[in-house]
Amino acid sequence: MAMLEIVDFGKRFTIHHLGKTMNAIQSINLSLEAGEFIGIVGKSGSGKSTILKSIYRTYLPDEGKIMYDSERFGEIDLAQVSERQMLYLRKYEIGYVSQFLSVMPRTTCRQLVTNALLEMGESEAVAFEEAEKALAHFELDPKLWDSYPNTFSGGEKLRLNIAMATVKKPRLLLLDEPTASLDQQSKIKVREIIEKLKNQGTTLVGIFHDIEFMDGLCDKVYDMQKRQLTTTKEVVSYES
Ligand SMILES: Nc1ncnc2c1ncn2[C@@H]1O[C@H](COP(=O)(O)OP(=O)(O)OP(=O)(O)O)[C@@H](O)[C@H]1O
Repeated sequence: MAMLEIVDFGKRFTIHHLGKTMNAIQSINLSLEAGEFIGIVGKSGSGKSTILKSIYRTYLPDEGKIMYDSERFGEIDLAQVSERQMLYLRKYEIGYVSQFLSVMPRTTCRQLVTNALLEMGESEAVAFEEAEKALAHFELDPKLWDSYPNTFSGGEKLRLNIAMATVKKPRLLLLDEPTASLDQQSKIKVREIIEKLKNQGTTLVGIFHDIEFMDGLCDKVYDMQKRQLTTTKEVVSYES
């Protein structure tokens, strides 16, 4: 089977204070083979993040299936798996990067990246070394390594977020605008890591506002308006 197959997916939200239920998205069908990178494009509010959050099960899907080919559990529907299975998948198989850093308080930047590796079963020596390599790659100033990230700038938080997710070399990586507040140099660093992971077989789904960043990186682009797969070239000409 495909690594990920989204079938007739839909999500509603209940706005309690208005006593209303609203359809966020409906009728999403999307399939990715192992090692593929699909970018999602569409206007603001079209439901791009909702798709990623539903794959990661931050949101529970209301309609359809999200079939994932797990190394540990085989073919499973992420809309149906238990919380326990989902915790396992988040730890070992599925990574998620958003613009927002949400981490354990009073944990240093270095500890956060090291812990990501330790919880996957790496030895302390390897975890420590790989964590330093990742922090250096994303050009986080060594002076920050032993500080708490609550005082980091937006771009520093984002680079730490990406380091924590990518150091684990997940099978499936979900990227929700991982380059949003980054300068060109940092964007290139993110691109290098994505290329490296892709070469190592990671399957990726990403949202980027910067379509040029996706060109040559994504294998296909899912267009929320057309509800179909297309190429970055077509999207660039369609947007301009
Ligand atoms: N937790 C939530 N509660 C209520 N409504 C929500 C929630 N999350 C998303 N929505 C709504 O679902 C719709 C899709 O939101 P989503 O964040 O997925 O869009 P998006 O395409 O990622 O937008 P953007 O490009 O602006 O980030 C929006 O109308 C949004 O208001």
